[in-house]
Amino acid sequence: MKKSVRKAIIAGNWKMNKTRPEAKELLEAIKPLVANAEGKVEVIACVPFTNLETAVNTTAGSNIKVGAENVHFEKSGAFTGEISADMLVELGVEYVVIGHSERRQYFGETDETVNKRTKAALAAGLKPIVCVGELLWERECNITEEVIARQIKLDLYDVSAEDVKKTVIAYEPVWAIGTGKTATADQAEEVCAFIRATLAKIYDEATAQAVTIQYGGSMNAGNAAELLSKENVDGGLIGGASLKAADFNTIVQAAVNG
Ligand SMILES: O=C[C@H](O)COP(=O)(O)O
Repeated sequence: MKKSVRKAIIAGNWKMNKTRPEAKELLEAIKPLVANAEGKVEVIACVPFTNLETAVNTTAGSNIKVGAENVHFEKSGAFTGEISADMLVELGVEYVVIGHSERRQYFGETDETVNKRTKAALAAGLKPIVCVGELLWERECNITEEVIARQIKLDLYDVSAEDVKKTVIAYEPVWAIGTGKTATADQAEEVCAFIRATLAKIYDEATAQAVTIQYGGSMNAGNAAELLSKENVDGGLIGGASLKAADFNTIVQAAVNG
């Protein structure tokens, strides 16, 4: 049993998957399975923009919270194709994934825009899930800690201690995302502990201890329990395995029992 007092957070990141009827069906299947996690583990479904309203309605009255997969940093204006934080709040969305490596890799997301989106989300009352992680060659060059420290410092620039406690950090080694190559539990723990130490340097130890740090990258029903048993791994951001109710529930139950 872990000593940590932080409540685990298990979030599915559906990415660009599921139509509205499919989203409803998946959430209806997940709801009864994870009901026992209430009060023990925060369960979140981060879904495409088109599914947000369906997700909010389908999960109403349950212990599943809804998150978006991105948010723009301006309040409104000529930003074709973008969605503001106020628009998400108005729908009943509570969380938002920011700076996922797929946004960084395919859509030009930078630490500067991650920082702006994070601050805009917090200002609107959303809880950001800020993603950081090293590329394979950065790990091979032994600069993982430098990469992660830089991302944490830049992504959280000018975010207050009070606000960072509402922020979830997701450590997602890019080489482990969707590849089936999971970081070992020791590798995940090492970097999550490093993130907490970095937060302690920027803020203070008590603040760092209050921040939830997730692991993401091929977390699945078979490896979740070991990953989640680590002291500084407070939850998971799950891609592929979050699209199957039984697998997602196995991960949630691993957190409940951790
Ligand atoms: O946001 C989730 C991560 O990108 C992990 O995705 P994955 O579980 O499919 O590897």
